[in-house]
Amino acid sequence: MKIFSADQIYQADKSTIQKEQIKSEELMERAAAQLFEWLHSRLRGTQVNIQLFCGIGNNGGDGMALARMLHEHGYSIKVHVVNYSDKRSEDFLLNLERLKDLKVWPDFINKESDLPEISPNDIVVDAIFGIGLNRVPDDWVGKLIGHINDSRAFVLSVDVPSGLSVDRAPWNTSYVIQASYVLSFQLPKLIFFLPETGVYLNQWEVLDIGLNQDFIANTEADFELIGRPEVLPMYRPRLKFSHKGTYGHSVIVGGSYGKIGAVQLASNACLSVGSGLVSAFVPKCGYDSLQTAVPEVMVLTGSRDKNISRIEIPFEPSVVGIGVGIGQDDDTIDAFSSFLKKIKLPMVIDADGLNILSKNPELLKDVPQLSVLTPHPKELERLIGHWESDFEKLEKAKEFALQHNLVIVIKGAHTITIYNGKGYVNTTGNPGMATAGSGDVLTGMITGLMAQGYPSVEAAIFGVYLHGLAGDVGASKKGYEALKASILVDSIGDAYADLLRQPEIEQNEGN
Ligand SMILES: NC(=O)C1=CN([C@@H]2O[C@H](COP(=O)(O)OP(=O)(O)OC[C@H]3O[C@@H](n4cnc5c(N)ncnc54)[C@H](O)[C@@H]3O)[C@@H](O)[C@H]2O)[C@@H](O)CC1
Ligand SMILES: [K+]
Repeated sequence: MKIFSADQIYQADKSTIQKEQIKSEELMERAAAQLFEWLHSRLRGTQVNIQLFCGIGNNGGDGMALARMLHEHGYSIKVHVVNYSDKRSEDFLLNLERLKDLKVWPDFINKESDLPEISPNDIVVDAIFGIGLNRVPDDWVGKLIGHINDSRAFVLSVDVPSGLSVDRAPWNTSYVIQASYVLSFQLPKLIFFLPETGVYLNQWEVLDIGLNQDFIANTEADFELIGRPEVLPMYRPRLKFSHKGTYGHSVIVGGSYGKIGAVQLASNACLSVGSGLVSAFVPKCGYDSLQTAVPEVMVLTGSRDKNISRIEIPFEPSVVGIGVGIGQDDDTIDAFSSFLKKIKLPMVIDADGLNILSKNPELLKDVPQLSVLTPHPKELERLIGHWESDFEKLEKAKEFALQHNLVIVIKGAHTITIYNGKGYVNTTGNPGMATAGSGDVLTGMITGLMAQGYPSVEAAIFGVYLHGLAGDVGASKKGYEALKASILVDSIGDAYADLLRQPEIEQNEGN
């Protein structure tokens, strides 16, 4: 699903109004009807106090129209107009009048007003600001927002939590609504997925308000949300008349004394994702444990016992994944840099492989184009420098990826894969995956997918999705806390099965 900027959403809005020859108030009516249906289908007439806080723009207009519909269906409502400006939008005014026609009289909150009482049992509808927010809310509006947050009521935000801008970090973090649920129009917003702004909402859902599909299809978005529909077409089925050579020979290079487990996890994941053959290149101390732990993996060793000092692979690998547990000894750095000079195929670089690059930026020119870098935020910062906000982080990462023609996988709650000026936001995974070795598994998976012929960017997007799905499958059996990286590896098969399961309708048709 595409993720649009605020400008693009306004354009979609405009193009729908033009192409379908409808009025903007009709679009608002559609939006409000969807909001109403959502609430009504859950409340089914339950008598609970619904307090609607409406701004004076179109977000407030949505709230006003929703209030009318709730009132018409017998719900007990209280409508507050948060009167932060005298520039009221036309559609807001129209819906205010429609509400008054039903003899519902909102109270107007301004700078001087007392804060309304909100019980924890109330439902709050937050329609104060939408995507039009373009500066910090006034202090009194910020205080009202804080008051709503303190109420412990269920807060349903219309489109976005009020106080969040769609395209930048919040001006004042205490002037943002903490939404229990966000009902967002047509397309999800990038802020739902960034660590800095995603913390302001618990759950979100998109409501289809029928914005023009041609416009959406023909407009290039900077970000895309990656779910099952995006990932399924990337899947490369295994062929009947194939052999292990068809699916590539991966090599995982890494490990040092006490960190051989990283290579074990990565190479096991690489095999489990479907690489035909997997070899591991480790220091001598890793030989016995690797051969025992993962018998399917072939093991090559360097000349040293405790760290890698020279990397020599006696065959032409399909792909190399390098860096997990490798350490940063001087001779390891030398080995890494001379290996970079030899290798021409795109590779996967993780962990200390990335740290070595950060400390020796002159090596970047030797990294094969279309290689996949998988940094967590700290490793990314070392690589691209400090950022002030998540938005700046993404811009810098895009620039860096473009400059070196690389794929960058920014790991996090919603891992974002950056390539060629675009960001692909992952939707699978859970907090249980914040555990030792989880990243090593991802490195192995992306390497194994590239070995099978997935192009780098698809290997990254698909691998990140499948890795998260393996985490979700694993957590459904073990819970978050007990989810270990080895369980992620063991869950890769179930994750594939989950991804490839037939939709229920098709299954029934076959019966
Ligand atoms: N674009 C769409 O597809 C649709 C949008 N709709 C609604 O329209 C919303 C956008 O409406 P608006 O553009 O009117 O904007 P908002 O309702 O988000 O904001 C109201 C206005 O207040 C002003 N403003 C911004 N920051 C302020 C601040 N800190 N203090 C005081 N005033 C401030 C701006 O001029 C802004 O236009 C969406 O979020 C959505 O809820 C819906 O009606 C349905 C269709
Ligand atoms: K809102």
